[in-house]
Amino acid sequence: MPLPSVDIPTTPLARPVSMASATPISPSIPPLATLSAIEQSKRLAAYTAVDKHILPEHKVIGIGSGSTVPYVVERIVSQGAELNKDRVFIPTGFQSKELIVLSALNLGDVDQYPTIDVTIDGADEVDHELNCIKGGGACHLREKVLAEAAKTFILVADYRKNVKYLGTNFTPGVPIEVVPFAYAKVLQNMHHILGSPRATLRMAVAKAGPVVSDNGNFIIDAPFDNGQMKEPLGIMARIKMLTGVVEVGLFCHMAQAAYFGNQDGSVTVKRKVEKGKIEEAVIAAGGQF
Ligand SMILES: O=C(CO)[C@H](O)[C@H](O)COP(=O)(O)O
Repeated sequence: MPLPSVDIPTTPLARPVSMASATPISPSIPPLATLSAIEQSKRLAAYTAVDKHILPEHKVIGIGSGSTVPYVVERIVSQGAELNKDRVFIPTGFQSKELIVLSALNLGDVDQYPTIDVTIDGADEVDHELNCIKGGGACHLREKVLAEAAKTFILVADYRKNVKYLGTNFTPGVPIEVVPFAYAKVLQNMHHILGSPRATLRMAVAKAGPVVSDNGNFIIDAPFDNGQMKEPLGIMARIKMLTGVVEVGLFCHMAQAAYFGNQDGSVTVKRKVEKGKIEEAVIAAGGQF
């Protein structure tokens, strides 16, 4: 089915205001003309994915985490209050919950809505089979629950995330959420059993001590060599078997499509077609698929 062309406005979209504080949505989103090339690529990917996948009949929508997702929400808001008033939006963590609330969209949770029509999320890297690394923002437990709950799971990212094999540009490694008291044991397992000798506990930047996830857990980042990353499903399964691991930031065979904004204004689309085959195509700048 042809993808629609994407009309990227050159002036800021009308911004909805918070019900509580009249704070503009994502005050960090400037007009397109002032966005860096990377930010323009993220916005292009997000807008294209929303136009293609968030349709009037979709009423329960999962909203992922990261710096690309505010553009997803911005585009959904631009579909209008009439459409959005009957929808409920499910967040993957604190950041997306704030985005939903500040955009005056209806907030729900996955325990109320265990079946989601469409979830759109960012990714740290996506390979040629639509496997991805997630968890750069330490949200991958909830992100995976919302990906699994969704009838359709869609990824959005800039061109740097589009790779053949995971670990090409994203080098910190596979994010692993662990219960705090088990972190030293899991680190030891990663070093000596799982083949990731450089695995480390993720430390906070503006706080002493480790990063603590929205679920109160720690994060281990485990780099693997290129050969190992050719089989992400196997790595994911082996890590997940370790006692103390809550979730692994490898999402294997979960996404139906990934949209990558390119520097020249085109969008690369990888999508699952029949029998799990992945097809890659490019939507020309301002053009048709
Ligand atoms: O997995 C994630 C958070 O846990 C993010 O989706 C991922 O880190 C991508 O973020 P960005 O859009 O900022 O590149």
